[in-house]
Amino acid sequence: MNFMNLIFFVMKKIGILGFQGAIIEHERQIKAIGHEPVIVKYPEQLEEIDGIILPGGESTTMGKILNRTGLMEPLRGKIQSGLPVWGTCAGMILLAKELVNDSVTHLGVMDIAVRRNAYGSQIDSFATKKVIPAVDSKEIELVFIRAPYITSVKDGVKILCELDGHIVAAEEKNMLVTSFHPELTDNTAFLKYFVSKI
Ligand SMILES: NC(=O)CC[C@H](N)C(=O)O
Repeated sequence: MNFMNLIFFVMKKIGILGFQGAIIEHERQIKAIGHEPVIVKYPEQLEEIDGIILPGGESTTMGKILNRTGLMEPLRGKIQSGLPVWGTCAGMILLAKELVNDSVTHLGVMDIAVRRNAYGSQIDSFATKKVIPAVDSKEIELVFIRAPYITSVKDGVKILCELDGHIVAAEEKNMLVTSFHPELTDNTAFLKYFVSKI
């Protein structure tokens, strides 16, 4: 960190939805760039965070737990009133207003249509590299695990990355989504991009 960054560095409290999935991986990256992770399980915790990550995992399970714990409504309300949120993989599914191959939606706040398990069962995990200009000028490793992709977006959604004609990263106002898992690599560029929006 250079001197100017040190002067202007403000530590942020970054929540991670803490029920299931890639929680410790996000926690590790948040600490690595000098911010404070908060594992969120209760509605009151939404008051103390500057942004929240919805991790990869299993979206149906996370949706059920969000409902059972009473976190679904307050989390939706916070996001709708501007809380910065980044959904990775299952997190993208939780945020989508439409799931093209599922009748149930969850938070349903982002104007994207998403296909779950879009890469099928045979090649359901793979990694590739790509430059995402809005995020970093260098190549980023993209890790896909039983990943969804976005099949269509409405006005107001900015596409950040496409792979083989499918949308795998996008943003709309305070909401950012990725099909892939930057937290499973050593590259913190995507996390820094999210923090820059807080
Ligand atoms: N790595 C992931 O988050 C996979 C998402 C999972 N396939 C789901 O539908 O929830």
